[in-house]
Amino acid sequence: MTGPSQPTNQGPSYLSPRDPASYRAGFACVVGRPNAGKSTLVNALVGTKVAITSDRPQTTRHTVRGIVHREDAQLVLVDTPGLHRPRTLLGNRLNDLVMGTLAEVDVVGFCLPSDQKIGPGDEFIARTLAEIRTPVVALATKAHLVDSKRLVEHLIGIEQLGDFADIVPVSSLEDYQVDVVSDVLCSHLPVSPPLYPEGELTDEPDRVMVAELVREAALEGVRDELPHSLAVVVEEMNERPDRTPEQGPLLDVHVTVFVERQSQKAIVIGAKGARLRDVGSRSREGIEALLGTRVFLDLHVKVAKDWQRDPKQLQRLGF
Ligand SMILES: Nc1nc2c(ncn2[C@@H]2O[C@H](COP(=O)(O)OP(=O)(O)OP(=O)(O)O)[C@@H](O)[C@H]2O)c(=O)[nH]1
Repeated sequence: MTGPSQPTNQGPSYLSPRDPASYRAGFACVVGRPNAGKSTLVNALVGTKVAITSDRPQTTRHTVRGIVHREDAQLVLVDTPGLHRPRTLLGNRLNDLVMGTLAEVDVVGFCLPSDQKIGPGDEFIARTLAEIRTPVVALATKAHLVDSKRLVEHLIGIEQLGDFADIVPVSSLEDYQVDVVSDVLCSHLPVSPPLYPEGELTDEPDRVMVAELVREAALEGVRDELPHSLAVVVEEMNERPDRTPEQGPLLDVHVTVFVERQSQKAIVIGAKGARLRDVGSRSREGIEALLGTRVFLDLHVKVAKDWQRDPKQLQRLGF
């Protein structure tokens, strides 16, 4: 969580790769339709919780990097918001971001959930990936959720979908073939010294992680249309002054949850504010665990009308 946020190619030898002549390092990007298992896979590869997962689609709005440190390679994973067809201005911006990322990385992992039939969303992504020169490894995610007959059917479907460098079935939660995915992705990286110091797991700023934790809590158990209408901004994070040593440090965190309509505000807040209190206490626990300090969380819900379509609002919300 701490340390330099820029990759460094020089400086002290954080790592002592066994054989510099064969040590590989580079970037991989994980794409796939919403809910395809991208974040879960990144977490499994890195071995710690870096991206936020939830049962709701499109929870990953920001590019989150996880870094896999191996004896023979360093794999910097860029988790994307999910490549999907642009519907709103926000969608367009996300897709620009995704396309830029795809062209820059060394290898792309394309997640296709085994428990779902290959559909128009996957075909759209496959066509997009066919336009870039980056090698693409197809990943049949959530393989343990289906029987072998269905898995074979799925693998055949994937083969017909595009020209992939490899196809690997994987179950991130069940720890099936996660190491194979790591091997295959690393095999596409260039020979290079490590790009980041050892021990660095993500260079995502704390604020973004905090916002994602609040967003995850605010989305829990609410209607399907709400995810698209919800943005979280961390307004301020300050250590409270004048704390005695007995009291210990306390971090004041001020967060605004933006929704598009008054009716959505009511959903987030709940009857007599009960739901918001619950969201607050759950996200506070997550933030305390993330930052390793006690936290006072000040949570507000505001209506920013049609923020998804308004460029000024988008800029303000950090997109
Ligand atoms: N059993 C099982 N469930 C999985 C596996 N991978 C993902 N899931 C579940 O599938 C759901 C979606 O996974 P995510 O990793 O959040 O999917 P995502 O592609 O990052 O989703 P977005 O951020 O919405 O684009 C979550 O409820 C996960 O727990 C797996 O290997 N096995």
